[in-house]
Formats: sequence, structure tokens, C-alpha cells
Amino acid sequence: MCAAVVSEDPAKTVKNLCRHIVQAIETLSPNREFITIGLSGGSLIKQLSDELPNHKQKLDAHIPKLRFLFCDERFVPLDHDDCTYYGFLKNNFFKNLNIPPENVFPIKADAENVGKCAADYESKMKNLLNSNKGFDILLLGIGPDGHTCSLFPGHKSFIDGSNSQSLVIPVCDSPKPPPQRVTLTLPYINNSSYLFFCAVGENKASMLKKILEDKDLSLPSANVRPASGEGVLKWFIDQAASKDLKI
Ligand SMILES: O=C1O[C@H](COP(=O)(O)O)[C@@H](O)[C@H](O)[C@H]1O
Repeated sequence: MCAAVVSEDPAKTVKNLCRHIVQAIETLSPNREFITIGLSGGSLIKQLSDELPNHKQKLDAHIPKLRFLFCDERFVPLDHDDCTYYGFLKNNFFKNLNIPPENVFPIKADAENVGKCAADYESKMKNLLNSNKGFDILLLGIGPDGHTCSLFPGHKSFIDGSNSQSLVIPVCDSPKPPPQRVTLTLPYINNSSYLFFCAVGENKASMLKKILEDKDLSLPSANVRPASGEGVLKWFIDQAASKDLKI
């Protein structure tokens, strides 16, 4: 049995994901000065930007506590379409939710090189978190090859990064363009409290079978699981993406 919430279509899947995000925030909020949320790139951010503002009424009271960080970013000029933060989130997601800019911590790809960019982001995270503790809520996607964040199957970022003490590492030769990226490492991802994956569409179906049923550990996304017994891992998928599963 996999911990998957299957919804009829992509819109209902993202609605369910957003309900769980709000519930997690409501659970954490009473005892927290702030709540950290890690955002992925790719299709998930567009889906979240469309749906999360519909939950604003419940979210509004908690907005001042939310701190948004990033799971990965492409090392491209800030005005490039591939740049997750400046390309889309800044003018859509954060604007629609009225998130104060000082509560958003983008990976700024304006350092002299990708290694420096990763090191700068790690120190920014450590300053904010005051520890190596993972994020409270991590919102993850998967690629059709089973990658998550910028951790790719068989790639150095995944293999070396899995034994790394670093929280953030550079990727210099990503198999998916653009080649230079910055990503959280797998051990750091697994230190998070709520790990929510979202995957919709038939092109993710065979990969979901490999991850959730075959437990194919050559796939980075199949290695994501909370290190702490209290952590939560949930998959939000639609019927098309679940078509090869036995559930
Ligand atoms: O390149 C990336 O791809 C994955 C998956 O994106 P999708 O568009 O296939 O949903 C994403 O989770 C990751 O953050 C991003 O850098």
C-alpha cells in the first residue's frame, strides 16, 4: 500500500494538496514563530499559483509566519524564463497570496559561479533556520525520469549528494536543461517534517509504479522519506498518473 491520495483530475489533485498544506500549517502554527515551506520548480508551481489563493481565507491568519524557501533553482540569468523565482513565482504566486518580500528566500543565481551560489544559499538557510533542521513543509514534483529537485537518476548530484553533509549543492551538468542548477541534498530533504509530492498526467504513470510499488531506489524520488518517525510523506496524484498502480 502506498501513501497516495488519488483524485479524479489534476485540478482536484492540487485542491487536495492545498487542503493538506493548509492543515499542516494550522497544525504547526500555534507553537511556531515561523513555518518554513520549500518550493520546487516545474509544473507544480503553476498549479499551486492557481489553487493556493483559493484557500486564502484559512491561510490569511498564518501568512506573517510563512517563510518560503526553494528546493532547487536553475543557474540562469534572473530574467530568464527558466528561473523559477523571477520567471513566475514573484509576480504570480507570492503576489496573489500577499506574501511580504522579506519572507521569501529565493536562490539568487547572480553569484559568480554555481558553486558559490549553492554555498550562499546554504548559509542563508542556516541563518534563518538556526540549525540543520529540515523545512517544515516541502512541496516536491517528479520528472518523467524519476528526478526530484535537481537530483537525477545515476547522476553525481544524487549519488555523492546522498552522502553529503551539505544542505545545498551545485549541479554542473544536469541531464535536463539548463545544465547548471542548485539543489537541496537528499539527506536534507529527508529531514523535513511534511513531504508532499504532486504528480499528475499519464506521462508520470510508469514512473509512479516504479517509485511507489517497485520501490526502485535507483530513482531519487523513491529515496525520499522522512528521517524522523513523526514525519509525513504523502503523494497527491490524479487518476491518469495512478493508472499503473494496484490501488
Ligand atoms: O526541473 C525540474 O523538474 C521537476 C519536475 O518538473 P515537472 O515540470 O515535470 O513537474 C521539478 O520538481 C524540479 O523542481 C525542477 O527543477
